[in-house]
Amino acid sequence: KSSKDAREPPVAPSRIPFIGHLLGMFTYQGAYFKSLTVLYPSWPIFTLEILSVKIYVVSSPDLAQSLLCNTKALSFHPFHIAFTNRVLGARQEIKDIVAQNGGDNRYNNDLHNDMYAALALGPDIHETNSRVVNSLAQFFNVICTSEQPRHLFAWMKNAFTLSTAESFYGAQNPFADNPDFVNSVWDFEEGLPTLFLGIFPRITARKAWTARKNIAPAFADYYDKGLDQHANAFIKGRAKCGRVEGFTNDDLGTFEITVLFASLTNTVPNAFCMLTHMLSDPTLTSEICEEVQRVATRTTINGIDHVSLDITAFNTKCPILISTFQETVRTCINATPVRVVTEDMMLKDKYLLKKGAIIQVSGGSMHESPKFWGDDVATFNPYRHLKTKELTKEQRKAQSQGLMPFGGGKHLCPGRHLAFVEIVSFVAMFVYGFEVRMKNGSGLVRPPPSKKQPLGENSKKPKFDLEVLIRRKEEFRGAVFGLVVDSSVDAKTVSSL
Ligand code: HEM
Repeated sequence: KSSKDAREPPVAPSRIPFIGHLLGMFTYQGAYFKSLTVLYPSWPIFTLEILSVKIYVVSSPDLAQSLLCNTKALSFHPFHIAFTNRVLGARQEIKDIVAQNGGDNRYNNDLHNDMYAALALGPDIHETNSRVVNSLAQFFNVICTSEQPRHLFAWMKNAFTLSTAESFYGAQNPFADNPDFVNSVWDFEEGLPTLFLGIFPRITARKAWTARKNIAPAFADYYDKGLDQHANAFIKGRAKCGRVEGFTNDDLGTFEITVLFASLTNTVPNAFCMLTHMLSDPTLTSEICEEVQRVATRTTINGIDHVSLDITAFNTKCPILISTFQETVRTCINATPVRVVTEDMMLKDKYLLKKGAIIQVSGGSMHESPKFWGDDVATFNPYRHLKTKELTKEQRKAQSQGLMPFGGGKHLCPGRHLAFVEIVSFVAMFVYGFEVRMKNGSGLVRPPPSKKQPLGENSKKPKFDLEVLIRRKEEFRGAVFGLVVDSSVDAKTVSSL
């Protein structure tokens, strides 16, 4: 019998009592909450009853923001603690530190503050951005004017993983010595839900378990050698917070896989989605190429031709590029931020939310709702977010609230600035300097359909990889590509393209 108070959000019925929604979640995974919001369009929030657990699914941006900003009655800590306990393989003393006081403790709070400061707009992120994009440029610089075959998604995973590792940890990082670790990050992500279940993980989540087992000691060794002196502020801050609590280098190594996992498993699928959509449309490709030309400079230094893109000018000079990025995160991201209700609360004086229930915000329902985006919501429209587009004030407001790729409130993704810079720089450099076609036949690149999105993953991944041929444009033969992060450097360049 339902223990529901009449003031709680309405209950979404299920054909099989008690476990129907659980089966739905297992079957449809990441798409399940969104599919329910389509069935009940007039409910901005509703309840799923699964045995003794209640889940409140939220599809209204207004209610979602209000909930995600409420740190008094809602908490993310239980998930953070469960993650540390079940997924990372940390020793008991470390689990206890993370779980102390229900998660509201010095370690978690310092880590949170330090991480947000290091990744916020300012000098620290500026340095990280500069390191990562120039490392990404090296993957372009080895491409010559004759066609080279690549599996596009795999190539991008490799480029982004190694560049991020170098930018975060310095040139002497464990990934530089063990290129196999690139796959480990993705194996870890794939096996994460099974690791989370904790049932004989060594067997049931073999690849993820092995990935974790291999990466942790390599990072312990990195800390033993003091190589973290070359790390960025984000990594240094994390290590400092751990050491204050007595973490050893082995303990620090245990946590490191989460850094790369958090920073890559969304960035790469979004970069791939943006790039393939752009390449599938020759008009769009040439429009963006023209925009990128406005931020490009070409100089000769010691007889070497340098082409650099000023990424700080993307926002002002490349409106279609930026709009395409926004359309990418709208269509590629179906995030479901999750919280636990820690005390009974009234939401907007209307809905009673009971202690112990789980909140599940359905980002996908907002991103895919015709209410916010119009009848062409299912189409990838790169011009949709142009500021010049005629929209009423209400439509503009609804769209800005309905775009929630990075969550919200206290846990709003701290890596969103970095993700933007990485994705847009990569795509801009690609379409500006290089040409690509499918390996079989001369057809245009077509974005592959998405594979089923596992529950808990934020970004949709391609169902299959694309075999392509990439070559450098003839006009850039022999040139070295780079990215300028600070526009003042631009003043030193000699000639404009
Ligand atoms: C397109 C790329 C990305 C997407 C779509 C994305 C999405 C998200 C989302 C939805 C959340 C949860 C927010 C919430 O619960 O309210 C999150 C949290 C987080 N993200 Fe990202 N993210 C991206 C890139 C990055 C990058 C590059 C980093 C690099 C450091 C990063 C680090 C984190 C961390 C550490 C958290 C947890 C924050 C906390 O616990 O308070 N993310 N991200």
